Amino acid sequence: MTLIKQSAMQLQPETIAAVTGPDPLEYVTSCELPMPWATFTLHAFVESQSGKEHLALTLGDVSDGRPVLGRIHSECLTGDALFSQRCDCGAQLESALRSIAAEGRGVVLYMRQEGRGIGLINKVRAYRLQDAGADTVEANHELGFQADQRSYSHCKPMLEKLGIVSLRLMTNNPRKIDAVKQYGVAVAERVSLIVNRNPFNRRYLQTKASKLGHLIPDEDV
Ligand SMILES: Nc1nc2c(ncn2[C@@H]2O[C@H](COP(=O)(O)OP(=O)(O)OP(=O)(O)O)[C@@H](O)[C@H]2O)c(=O)[nH]1
Ligand SMILES: [Zn+2]
Repeated sequence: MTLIKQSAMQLQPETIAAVTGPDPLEYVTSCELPMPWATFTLHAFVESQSGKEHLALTLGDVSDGRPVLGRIHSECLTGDALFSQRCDCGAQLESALRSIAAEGRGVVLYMRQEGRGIGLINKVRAYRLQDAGADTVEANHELGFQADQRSYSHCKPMLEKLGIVSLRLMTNNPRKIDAVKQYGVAVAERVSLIVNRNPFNRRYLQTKASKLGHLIPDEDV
């Protein structure tokens, strides 16, 4: 395994008010983050009013104007940190980081919108309803939420702060591409990110494809 080590990107703390509207986003600081595949730079952002914290991981020179291999990842504590097999999030995150390390250049925005925006506790409630037979969309509706409550309004200012002009976005979700484009993020290309089909997430992947429009070929669910 080649461990890529690059010097951390140096950026100044800044409140990025103009582009984010009522809840300005602050760029706080950065540090090196050695990971199994490369040493990334970890950038810390915070929403001024809500206090919600978001992260970005960069590798290499992402501010040279060329499209950057990138992932806009929504927090999934159960999948990203606890190895849950109910979804594909943890495997997608790892795969994205590996691909970026292989290219020596890229970005992950780690957005703290757990449970497609309903929060961790409500996601556990939704999982319980799924244990009783609901699918992921029905469970959200039963709890009084929309199927997907995420907002991508902070992505553009985060990318701008990092000097990133456009993305080669790793995702299977066309609605995510439309949503980030609405906020001015340029997506030069979609890069498919299909990983970790298993008996526990089969129905989740099927529902994502049939009800949420994800581009997952039949043979992968
Ligand atoms: N409410 C709810 N959220 C879930 C469930 N399973 C995963 N999530 C959350 O869904 C988010 C990930 O969304 P996905 O729809 O899996 O994928 P995506 O980010 O839209 O699309 P990709 O870019 O292709 O990964 C994370 O915030 C997870 O915590 C579930 O059953 N219910
Ligand atoms: Zn997940």
